[in-house]
Amino acid sequence: MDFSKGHGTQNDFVVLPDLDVAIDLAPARVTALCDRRQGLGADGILRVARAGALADAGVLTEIPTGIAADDWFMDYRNGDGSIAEMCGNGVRVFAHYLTASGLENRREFVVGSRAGARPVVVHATGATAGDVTVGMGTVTELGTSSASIEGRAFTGMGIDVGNPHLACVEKDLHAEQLAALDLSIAPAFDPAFFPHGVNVEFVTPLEDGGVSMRVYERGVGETRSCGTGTVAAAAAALRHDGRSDGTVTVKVLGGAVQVAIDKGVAELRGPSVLLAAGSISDDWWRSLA
Ligand SMILES: N[C@@H](CCC[C@H](N)C(=O)O)C(=O)O
Repeated sequence: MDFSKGHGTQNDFVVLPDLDVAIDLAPARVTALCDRRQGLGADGILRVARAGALADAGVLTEIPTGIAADDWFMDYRNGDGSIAEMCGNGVRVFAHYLTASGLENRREFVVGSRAGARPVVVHATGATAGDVTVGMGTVTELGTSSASIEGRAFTGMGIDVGNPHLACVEKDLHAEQLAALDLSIAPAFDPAFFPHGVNVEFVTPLEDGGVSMRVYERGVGETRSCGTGTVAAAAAALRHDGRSDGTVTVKVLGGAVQVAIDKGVAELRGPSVLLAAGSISDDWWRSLA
């Protein structure tokens, strides 16, 4: 079973090309593969296939609106084996992988996700380094909710960018306080507001066109970046500043990305790195069944 390993601002993924959709991604296998001691180690898995092939194999019950059967589809799994609708860093790595591997010759094409079509522009696609812009679609504001860490409450804006986020921008949260937050355990949130769980971002106020962010991801834990989370963070920071549109540099533990929001529609531009390729032992994979 071939794999590549990549990351987008250190949000890392095992990429599994599976054009025939022959790989069984049962949750126990995903968790083992993503485990950093037992497996290859990653925040999530990106299965590479066409939308029609995934539907024919029963992985997708239906192809989401706006995606054609022969469009590429990012079948994303969180490290705990759960399925998420979207992954912004994942789409960049996915598009970079497709173009760097020669599976795709175009520089502008659609990547399907469970949240819908995500158009990409691949600005650069080296064997190792890539640079990709992703059309992230509509940013839907859900209202105010809160999260807490060690009894400290943070008020934030619920935001849907295909998957759910709570982006907490605090007036007095500066880089040092952000760095000191303990995200080794999951922040508490309101399950009535987020019945399917939530990704929680802690965000400094907008300053000189930029914010800093840390994130606790649903289905993973703290990660060094979350692309959809950076869009939610940018939207919440702009609102906190009395605006709805603008371009924001979002600094995360693993680097920085650019988010542009115009009339409620977002674009995300950032790097991708493909650092390894190889094969997974069939015996090991079978032993996980
Ligand atoms: N890291 C991703 C988001 C992955 C999905 C998320 N954990 C969820 O369950 O919604 C990103 O870059 O957007």
